[in-house]
Amino acid sequence: MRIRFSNQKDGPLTDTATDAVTRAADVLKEHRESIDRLDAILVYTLGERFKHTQAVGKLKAEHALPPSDPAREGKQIARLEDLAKRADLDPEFAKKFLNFIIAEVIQHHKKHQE
Ligand SMILES: C=C(O[C@@H]1C=C(C(=O)O)C=C[C@H]1O)C(=O)O
Repeated sequence: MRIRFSNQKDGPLTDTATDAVTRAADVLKEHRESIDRLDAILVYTLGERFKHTQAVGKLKAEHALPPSDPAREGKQIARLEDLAKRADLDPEFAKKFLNFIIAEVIQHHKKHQE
């Protein structure tokens, strides 16, 4: 199916311009389909990760272990930065992203200990 850009005004476009716009709209649609698939993978992957971290939180609460483990986090950050470089992802972004997730996990672990 062919779509037009929503901000594309109807006007006296030449056939060539119309073809280019149609092709661009097709490419945009394909990219967005890929983005939607990858977003679903991210969400399911995060869901799985949180299942494991919740289990770790329970274990830590049962054995009176501290919610956070900075040594483990340091190793994960280093590993993720390396993976990010290989995956053509900004390592600083990867680091911020992992820190954001870990902060949420630690909050969950603190709740387990209340
Ligand atoms: C999950 C853990 O607890 C915390 C959360 C971590 C994470 O989300 O990866 C890593 C280290 C800990 O600060 C753990 O100790 O393994």
